[in-house]
Amino acid sequence: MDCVLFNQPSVPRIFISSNVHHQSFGNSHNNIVGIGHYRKRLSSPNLNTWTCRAAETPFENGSLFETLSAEITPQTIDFFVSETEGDPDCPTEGYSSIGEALNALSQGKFVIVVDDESGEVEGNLVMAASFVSAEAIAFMVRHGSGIISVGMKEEDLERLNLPLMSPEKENDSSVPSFTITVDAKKGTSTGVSASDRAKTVLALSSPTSTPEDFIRPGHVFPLKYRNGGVLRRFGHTEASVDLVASAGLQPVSVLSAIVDKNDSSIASMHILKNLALEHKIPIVSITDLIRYRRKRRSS
Ligand SMILES: O=C(CO)[C@H](O)[C@H](O)COP(=O)(O)O
Repeated sequence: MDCVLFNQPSVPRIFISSNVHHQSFGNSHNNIVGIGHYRKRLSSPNLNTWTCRAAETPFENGSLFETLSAEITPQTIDFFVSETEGDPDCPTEGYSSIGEALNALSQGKFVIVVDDESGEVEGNLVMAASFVSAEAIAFMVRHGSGIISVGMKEEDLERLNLPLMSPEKENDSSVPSFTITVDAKKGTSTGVSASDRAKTVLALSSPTSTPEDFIRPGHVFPLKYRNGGVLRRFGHTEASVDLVASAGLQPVSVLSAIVDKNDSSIASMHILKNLALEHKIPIVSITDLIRYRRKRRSS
């Protein structure tokens, strides 16, 4: 069966697809009412929607979703990560601790961030944007999709006058929020070389940059971080900015999806772990980061 019954008092009778990613769900008023999973959009445009479904028989009002009488509390905005899983600072087996990742990031090194082992895994190479170099971009291009993204907070995107590419999708958490693309104006040539892209990433990370410092369109893809980070959205964008900020650095990340060298498909867990081992890169899971952040928020 592709569904499980989410037996939670505030979210009655909602089925959630398995083999999927953690996510919270909202009612028709856009309030977050429950926690569950979603299938990541990948192979089909039809997957660009939540796979949270109501019971097979419609509710009395004929709606797909029942009207919820439960009180919406700030608690429900969080993803469900069991507190019975032990010490939130202890990594899931096979992963590095969040502490190790923060240590690497604060030294200008890479970490690999993995979204979910049970679903369609995607691992991203992540670094603090303020530490990027031409060598680091070359490494990301060698092992990644070739697309270099920069996770940025809303206030920085506004300061740099970088609007979303598809503003109509802003509230759709199942898709990343790309802004228009950019190249740094100063010191770049075509914008696509590793050295040009490093200059662009550095300019995006600088708190003193202004809109005039960039050419639009370009070869670097800023991504808008959703406020609340991984406690709000289970994405590499949010995880990368949360990690960099937790390392005490300017909250701007650089990230790229890791792919299989043979066919450029998304890298399997096996490939991600080998890459981590070969290059001594900490590999962390977003679920562990959620537990880490939740522990610190409540203490
Ligand atoms: O490829 C990527 C960056 O180049 C990222 O994996 C992706 O765009 C970020 O997506 P999300 O926040 O939805 O995990």
